Amino acid sequence: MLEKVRLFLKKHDLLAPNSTVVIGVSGGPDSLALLHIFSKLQNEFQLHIIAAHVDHMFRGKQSEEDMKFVKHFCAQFGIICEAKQMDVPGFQKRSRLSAQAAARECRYRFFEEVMEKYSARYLVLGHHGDDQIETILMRLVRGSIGRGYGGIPVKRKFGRGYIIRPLLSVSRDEIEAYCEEHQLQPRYDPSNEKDNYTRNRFRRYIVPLLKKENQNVHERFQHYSEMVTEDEAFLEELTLQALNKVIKRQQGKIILQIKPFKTMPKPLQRRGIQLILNYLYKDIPPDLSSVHISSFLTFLDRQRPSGRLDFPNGLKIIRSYDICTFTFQEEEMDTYHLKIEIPSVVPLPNGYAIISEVWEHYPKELTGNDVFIIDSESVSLPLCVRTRRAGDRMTLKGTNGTKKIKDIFIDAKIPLAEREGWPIVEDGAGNILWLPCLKKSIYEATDITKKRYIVLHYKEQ
Ligand SMILES: Nc1ncnc2c1ncn2[C@@H]1O[C@H](COP(=O)(O)OP(=O)(O)OP(=O)(O)O)[C@@H](O)[C@H]1O
Repeated sequence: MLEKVRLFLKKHDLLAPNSTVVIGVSGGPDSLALLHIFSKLQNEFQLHIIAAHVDHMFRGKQSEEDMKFVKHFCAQFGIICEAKQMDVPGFQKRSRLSAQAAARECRYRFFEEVMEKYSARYLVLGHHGDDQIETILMRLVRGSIGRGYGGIPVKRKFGRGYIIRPLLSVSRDEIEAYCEEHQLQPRYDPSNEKDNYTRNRFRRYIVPLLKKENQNVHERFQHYSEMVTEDEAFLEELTLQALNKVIKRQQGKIILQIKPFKTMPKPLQRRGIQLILNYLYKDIPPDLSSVHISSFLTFLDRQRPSGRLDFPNGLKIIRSYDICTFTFQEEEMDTYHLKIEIPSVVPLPNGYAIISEVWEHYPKELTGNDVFIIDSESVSLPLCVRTRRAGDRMTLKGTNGTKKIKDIFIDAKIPLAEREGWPIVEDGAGNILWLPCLKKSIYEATDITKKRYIVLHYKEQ
């Protein structure tokens, strides 16, 4: 096994010689074998080894014993051991994370501290080949995205350096055998069995079937993982080049142009969405999966020019015509400025439309706040419909003075969220003619003897 790990380290160039490494040692068989192997490779790679252990304080005396055991084990091999008791139950209550996630967060924080303290470039963890099989299968079954299908990475950036996992090259059985051969007598954490029901089901029922087909199936999965990871890195690079031409990044949000985005090949579209999500989410929510990416792509194919998708943790995707905005901000609404051809139907992002018509006589049968009549001789064209701007005012029908649009909204008790997207109809000279369903201006036709009128309707589509 030592030889396999040595070859794996070299093949992937995991470790620069002469480095300081922090090894996460729980006291279980994997990390104990890991530490033992590294102590053997210490001279060859000229390593400075630090062991790091966290007592998550979930199991009282028992986990304290684990800590003592790890300290003692390290002392036997002359290895520095940094151990810490962390109040994970308390942190779990405050953070409302699952026990596993809370433990993980505390543990990784401590690992980072130890790396800082010793200026270590590597954190070495004991994930092995069977962990890899289980992870990939679980992600296939549950659904994942991009690199996720590649399972556990051999090397990834972490803190001031990297996390590396040299035991991905070997199986659980090989580790157990190694422990026996070297009389390592690891500690077993019974909560591992309880905590992770799904993983345990894969471990107990699925992996043994695969091992019957091929005893070294972990090597096949590892090979698959490395291929997926390489392919993904390449495709991500291509995606980034294409994506940069169709998005604009703003603080905490991304604006995407739909038409050019849709000319990108589908595999790049899917990965493009992933990159956008990686950029926006600090931590990718665990419930985000390929289902969300597919639903986004379907959303872009819909006929309706506007709409909204809600993603986990409050991310909103708002579509308005050829623009899609990804944002966490609640007040975000689509602004627009659209020319009204006459006659025409102008669909609006709120699901309504402005419909313009020409009448050869005064339409006295049309009354109400959802219709506006214009004398075509006295209006300056073109007309447009747009969202509000700061300082907008209009002269109301039946009054002389102007009134702020903002005050009209307030008086009518229009909710803030609706004000941003409320349509405002304006003429070519910049006069506000009409706030559909709310107020009309003095520019509505009063002379009923003219030969030609423009009639605007505001209707749900
Ligand atoms: N209490 C601990 N103290 C120090 N290192 C630990 C501890 N628990 C786990 N590790 C390190 O993490 C490796 C993986 O452990 P385990 O499989 O329990 O973690 P996981 O939750 O599956 O994975 P992850 O660490 O990615 O969350 C271990 O082999 C060991 O290197």
